[in-house]
Amino acid sequence: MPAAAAPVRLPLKPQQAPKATKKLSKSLKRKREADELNSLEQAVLEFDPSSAPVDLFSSLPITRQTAKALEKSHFKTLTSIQQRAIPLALKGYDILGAAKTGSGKTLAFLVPVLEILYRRKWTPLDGVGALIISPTRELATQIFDVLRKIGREHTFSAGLVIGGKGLKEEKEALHRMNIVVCTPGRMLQHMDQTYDVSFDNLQLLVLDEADRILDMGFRKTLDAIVANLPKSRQTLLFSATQTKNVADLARLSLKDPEYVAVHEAATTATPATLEQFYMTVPLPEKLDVLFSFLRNHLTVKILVFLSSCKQVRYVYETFRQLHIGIPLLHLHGKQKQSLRADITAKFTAAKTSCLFATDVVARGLDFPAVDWVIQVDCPEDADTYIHRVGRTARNDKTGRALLFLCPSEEAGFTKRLEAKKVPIVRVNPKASKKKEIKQQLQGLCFKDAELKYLGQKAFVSYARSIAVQKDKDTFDITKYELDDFAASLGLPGAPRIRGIRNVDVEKMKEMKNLPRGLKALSSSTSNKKGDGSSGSESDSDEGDNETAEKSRNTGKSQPGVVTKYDRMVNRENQSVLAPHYRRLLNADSDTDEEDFLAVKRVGFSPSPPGSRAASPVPDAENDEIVKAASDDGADKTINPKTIDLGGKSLTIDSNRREKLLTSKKALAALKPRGQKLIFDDDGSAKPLYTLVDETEYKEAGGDVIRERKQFVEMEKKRVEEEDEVDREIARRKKKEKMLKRKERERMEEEEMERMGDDEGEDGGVEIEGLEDYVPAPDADEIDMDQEDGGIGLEEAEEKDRRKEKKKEKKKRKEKKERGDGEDDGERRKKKRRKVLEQVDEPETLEDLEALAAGLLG
Ligand SMILES: Nc1ncnc2c1ncn2[C@@H]1O[C@H](COP(=O)(O)OP(=O)(O)OP(=O)(O)O)[C@@H](O)[C@H]1O
Repeated sequence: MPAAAAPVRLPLKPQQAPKATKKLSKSLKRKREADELNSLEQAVLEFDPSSAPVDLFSSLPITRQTAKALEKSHFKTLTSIQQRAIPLALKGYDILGAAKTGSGKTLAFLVPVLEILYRRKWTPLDGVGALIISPTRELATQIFDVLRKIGREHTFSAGLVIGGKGLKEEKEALHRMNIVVCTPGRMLQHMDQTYDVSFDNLQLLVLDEADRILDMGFRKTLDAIVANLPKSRQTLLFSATQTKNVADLARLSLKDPEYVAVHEAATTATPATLEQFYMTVPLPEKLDVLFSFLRNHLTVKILVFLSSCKQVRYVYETFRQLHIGIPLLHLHGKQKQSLRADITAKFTAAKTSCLFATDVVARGLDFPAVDWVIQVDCPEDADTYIHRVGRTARNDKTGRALLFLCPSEEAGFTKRLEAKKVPIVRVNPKASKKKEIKQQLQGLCFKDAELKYLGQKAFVSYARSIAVQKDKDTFDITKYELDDFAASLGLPGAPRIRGIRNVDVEKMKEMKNLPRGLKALSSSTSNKKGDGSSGSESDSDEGDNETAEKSRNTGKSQPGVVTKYDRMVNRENQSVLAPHYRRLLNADSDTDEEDFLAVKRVGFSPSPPGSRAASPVPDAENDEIVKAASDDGADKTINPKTIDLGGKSLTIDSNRREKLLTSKKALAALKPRGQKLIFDDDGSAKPLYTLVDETEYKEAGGDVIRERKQFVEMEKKRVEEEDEVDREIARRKKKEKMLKRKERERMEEEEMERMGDDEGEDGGVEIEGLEDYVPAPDADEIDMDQEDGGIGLEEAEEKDRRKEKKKEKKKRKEKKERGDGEDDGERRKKKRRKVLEQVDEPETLEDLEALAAGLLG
C-alpha cells in the first residue's frame, strides 16, 4: 500500500467496460439511483437498532456498492461491535464505541462513513465529508487500506494525510479528497497552512483509539482541529479502552452520544483466546531472559515492546550481532516514514520473525498471526498493557502474552491489572534455559564505541522513562539496580543522568548504595544544573551524551591507572552504525552546554576608537591574521591594516582590506546605522522616538512587563484576526469558483443528456432490464489515479472535453480555409469540374478509370 497522500478514487478496481450495444441511458440510470436512494432512506428510517441484532451485512440497510465490496473482501457476518454500532451510526447518532482489541471496530465506523456520504449524494465537488483521525501513521495507513477495500464500488476520493511526504504534494491532493484519513499533527499543519481547504461541509468526524487522541499528548492539537470543524456533524469515537470522561466528550460537543460497550459485562477486558503470563525479572537480568526466550522460540512470530527508541535500537543492534537465529526487525518513531512502512509490511508478511518496537505499534495494528507479545519494559498503565497484548489473539484467534516485571513493580502493577479485569498468571523462567549475555555485550561495546554510546543512551532513556512515570506505586526510581543494569548492557559504568525532574532528590541522597548515576543526578538536580528536559521517554530521542567519566574517575579504577574501560570510554566514536544514527549523535552534541557558549565562526572584531589593533579573530578558512607571541609575551599581530569606519577602526589583513573597500555593501554593514528623524513645524529635527528612562517610567507608575505582554497579545490578536479574514476571503473565492464549476458542469451534463435522449429516440441503442449493471469509468483513468496520484476521473473528463472542443475548432478552421460558406456539395461539384477540365476525352479504358477516380475522389 503506498503511503501516498494523493487521493485514490473509488472504485479502485476497473470494472468491465460497457459495450456499445449495452449502453444504458443516463437519465434512466439516474432515475433508478434516485429510487434506490429513496428506498434506502426509507429502510434506514424503518430500521430499529434495538430489535434483534443483524447477523449478515446483506441484511443491513446499506448500499449495493458497500454490500458488494464487503462480500468481495470476505466479510459476511457482523462482529458484535459492528452489530451494535453500525445501525446506530447509520441513523445518524454520535457514538462512543468500546470493544475488546481485534473485535472489528474499524468496519464499525468505515461502513457508516461510506453510507452516510452516499446517502447525502456526496460528490468530489463537495469537499471533505469525513475526517478519520488516528494516533499513528501506521494505524492511519491500515485504516486507509481497509477503506480502499470496502469502498471500491463507490466513487468517492479518499486520501491519507500523515506526513513523511512533501507537504505541497499533500496540500494539492487535499483539495480532491472526500474522505481524509490522518494523524492529528499533520492535519493541523494543513488546517493552518492550506488556507483554501474547507471543512465547512464536514459530515462525520471519527476518532479511532479515541482515548489516546483525547489524552494529554494530543490535547492541544485535537482542540485546534475541532475548532476548525462545524459543530453540526456526526462524531464517532472508538477504542478498546474507551474514555467516558465528560470533560473530554464536551470538547468534542457530542450530542447525546450512544455508549456502545459490547464487552462491558464480560469477565475480562482482554480477548478470551489470549493467554497471559508475567515473570518477575530483576532489571539487570532482563536482556538475559529475553535472549534465552527468543533462543527457545525460533519458529514463531513475536512482538517485543521496549520503552524507548534507544532501547529498541540497542537491543536490535546487539541481538543482531549475537546471531540469535530468528529474523529480527525493529520499529520506532524516529525512523523515516518509508522505512517504517517497509518494516510494517515485512512483519505483516512474515511467518517467523521478531519485531522490537516502541508503543508506536501498541494500538490498532492488525499484524496477522502474532504468536507472542513480550513486554520487556512494564507499560505505563493497564490500558497500554491491554492495547499491547491486543496485537495477538485477534478476531477470535489464539495468542500469548508475557510481561517482565521488576520486583519493585510487581505489587503495584498486578493490582492495576486486576482492577482492569486482566487475568494474568505468574510464571518463573527456567534456570536451566537461561543464558547470560553480559560478557558478549561487553565485548561488543568494547569493540564498537558507537554501540557502547547507544547502550549509554538506552540506559539513560530507560532511567528517565521510569523517573517520569506518574504511577509512583509501581515505578519508584530508587528501587531499580541501575549500576547492575548498566553492566548488563555491557557498559563500563552507569552513565550520568541529567534532566530528570520529579524525583525525590533528598530521599535519594539519604539512600545507602545509591547508584553512581543517580548520585550524579541528585547533585545536578539539587544544584539546578539539569538540562531541563523532561517528559515521556517513550519514542522520544532524548538522552544524554555524557559518559560517566567523572564518576568513573572516582570509581573503581585507581587514579593514574588506565583500565581498558577507561580507554574504551575515552575513545572517540569512530565507526558508523548508520548515517541516521550519526546525525543523531551530531544533533545531540549540538545541544551540549559547551556549544551553547562557543562561538562558531567569527569574522571581524571592530576595535574601539583609538585603540590598537584589537582582537583580530582568525577566520577558520582563510587564516588572514597570523598572530605570534612577541618577546615580552604579549600578542602581536603581523601585517595589520586598519580601516577607519566612522570613528571605529577595523583591523584586517591586506587582501581582505582590498576586497572590503571595493564592496559598498560590506562597508555599509560595518558602518553605524543611520537614525530616523522627524522635523517639527520650526524645522528642527527630533528623533522618531524619545525613550524614557526605565526607572523614571516605573516611578511614574508604568509596568514594563505587563505592557510588553499586552502589546504582544494585542499584536497576536490582530494577526489572528487578519489571518481569519484572509482565510475567509480565500474560502469564499474557492466556494464561488466551485459553485460556478458545478453550475457549468450541470449545464453540460443536461446538454449531454439531451443529446443522449435524442440519440435514443433517433434509433440509439437502449437496453432494458440491465438493472444490475453499473457503468464503470475507463480503466485508464483509474490506473492513473491509483499509480501516482495522477489526475482524477473528473479531470480526465474535463481533458476529454477540452480535446473535443479543440478538434471541432480545428475542423472549423480547416473548413474556413477551404472557403467560407461553401458546403460539401458545392466543393464536390467544383472538384469534378476541375477534373473534367484537366482530362481530355477518354479514349482508352484506363483514361475512363482515371476520370472516374478523379470524379469520385
Ligand atoms: N465482520 C468481520 N468478519 C470477519 N473478520 C472481520 C470482521 N470485522 C473485522 N474483521 C477482522 O478482524 C480483525 C481485527 O479487526 P480490527 O482491526 O478492526 O479490530 P479493532 O477492534 O479495531 O482492534 P484494535 O482494538 O486493536 O484496534 C481484522 O483482521 C479484520 O479484518
